[in-house]
Amino acid sequence: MHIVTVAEMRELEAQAEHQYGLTSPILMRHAGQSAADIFMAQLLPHHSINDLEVLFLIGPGNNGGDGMIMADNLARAGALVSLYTWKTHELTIRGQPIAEQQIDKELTSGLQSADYVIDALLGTGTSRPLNEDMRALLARVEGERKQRPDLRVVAIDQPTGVHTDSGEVDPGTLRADMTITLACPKIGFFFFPARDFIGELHVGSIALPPTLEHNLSTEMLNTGLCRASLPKRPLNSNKGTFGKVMLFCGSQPYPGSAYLAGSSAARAGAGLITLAVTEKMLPTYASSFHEATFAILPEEPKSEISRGQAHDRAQALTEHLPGYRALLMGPGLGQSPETRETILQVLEDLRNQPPNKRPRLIIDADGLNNLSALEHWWTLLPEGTVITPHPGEMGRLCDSLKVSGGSIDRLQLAREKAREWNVILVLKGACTLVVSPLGETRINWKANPALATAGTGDVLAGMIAGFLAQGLIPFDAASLGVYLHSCAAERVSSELGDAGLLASDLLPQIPRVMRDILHTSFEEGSDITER
Ligand SMILES: NC(=O)C1=CN([C@@H]2O[C@H](COP(=O)(O)OP(=O)(O)OC[C@H]3O[C@@H](n4cnc5c(N)ncnc54)[C@H](OP(=O)(O)O)[C@@H]3O)[C@@H](O)[C@H]2O)[C@@H](O)CC1
Ligand SMILES: Nc1ncnc2c1ncn2[C@@H]1O[C@H](COP(=O)(O)OP(=O)(O)O)[C@@H](O)[C@H]1O
Ligand SMILES: [K+]
Repeated sequence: MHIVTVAEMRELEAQAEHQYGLTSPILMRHAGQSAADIFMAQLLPHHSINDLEVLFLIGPGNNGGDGMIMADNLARAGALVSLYTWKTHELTIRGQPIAEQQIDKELTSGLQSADYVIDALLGTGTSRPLNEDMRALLARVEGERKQRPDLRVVAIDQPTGVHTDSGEVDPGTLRADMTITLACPKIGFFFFPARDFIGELHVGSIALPPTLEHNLSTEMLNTGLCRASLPKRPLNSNKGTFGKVMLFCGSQPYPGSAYLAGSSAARAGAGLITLAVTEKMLPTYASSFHEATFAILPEEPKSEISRGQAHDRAQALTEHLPGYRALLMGPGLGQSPETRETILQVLEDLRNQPPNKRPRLIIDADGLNNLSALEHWWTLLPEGTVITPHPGEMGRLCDSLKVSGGSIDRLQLAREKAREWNVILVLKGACTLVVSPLGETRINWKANPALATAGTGDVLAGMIAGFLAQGLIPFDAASLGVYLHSCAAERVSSELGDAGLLASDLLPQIPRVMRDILHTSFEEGSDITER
């Protein structure tokens, strides 16, 4: 499913008319019908469409037109529909126009008895800050919702006041419980503050032929997309079929990282996990991670950095690499000069191997922190490397730039840097971005504060390594890892709530979400996402 800017949406509409004769009224008829269908399918269990009170706020453009058609469909299905037309200040209740002098009073009582308010005031044609009287109207709805939290607000195409492209919001914007967006999700929804105003996101159809979307390069991560890249599990398989992962992760202060990343690579389906550790660290891992095998590295020197010793460590690691399809470097490694030197040596060894012989590389956490201290660090990476910075690490990689946790500027930065660094860049956070060097972009809708806890990044890095080992191309491995990681978190937080998730809670959920996406029915255009 593609994500669009306003300009791209307008171009799609123009091409629909030009190439297929799908005029605006035809598209709008589909839009209103589809919004009504989704609305009825999503009614709360204690609601029934018969006698449901629905108050529509109708704007002056096509967004209002969508609302009118949706209203007509709901009325025919049995709902008690009221329509308030903002520009002309007209009100009809169940098809009966209300006399001018009664409108204010009737609007108030309509609001008080409504089960749902439908925001069909403004959509992608919003061209300026909201008028004061539109803000006042939305504030009346908000005032009623404060009194009556069970009043639900559904936005058509987008909540009025959201800036469709930037994700900024007007101070008058009404937070939706659900947004039924039309044809494609809009780019601003994936950035803050807008993300907080969308509620559950549903995508309605306006019957655009899919071929019109072939020029779009930004996609939403969803079940359909990820199912297509999920590794196959043939009956006649063995552990070699699913690839070996080597992890150069963990150190004395941070032993958990290697365990979390290694376990998640295995949970993602990799055939064999090997941890490259020193003899001193071996008992720690051997006692907690029974399924892993180990590559023993020479101890880190206590005092001065020695290039020779770093070289020995790197050599001990790379000698083990033949036959491995993925190498994860970084989580928990620390930033000693000797570790940095070892990483550089390993990178040099990898660059010197033919691409089809070397493992796919993913670098996370301290792997990135070590690199960021070096000028032009990206020239040291082999082709096809995946990097997974959080905003702090991204800032360090960009010469101490301050990188936003959630606003739209991070998209532009991610695209610029994925191209400049020639990497598959996973910029983590709420609504994680996955960007290829060519600028192809996939964005995760799912935001979940339960994930904001130590070690969850190690799990993500391990999952991506696990998918690389199973032969996925790096862009797909990164995308699948990001999406399934957030699905696993959703499973945990549906039980525990928004706080208290342990990174290790994600591990047993990984196979379950893979099973779920294989078996859940999914139709393009009807993906339903939470929050
Ligand atoms: N076209 C199609 O084929 C399809 C379109 N679709 C639907 O149409 C929507 C886009 O429709 P749209 O372009 O008519 O824009 P829309 O958001 O309804 O508002 C424009 C009007 O609002 C006004 N206005 C602007 N800013 C304002 C403000 N701050 N405060 C007050 N007024 C303001 C502006 O007035 P003006 O600037 O001219 O004074 C103009 O009258 C889209 O979101 C989707 O729902 C779908 O059905 C699919 C098919
Ligand atoms: N609010 C949030 N919504 C969605 N995902 C989040 C949120 N906060 C953190 N995450 C995810 O949790 C992980 C945290 O990674 P990271 O910061 O590297 O943690 P660590 O290094 O402790 O393992 C990332 O995958 C990130 O996208
Ligand atoms: K709207």
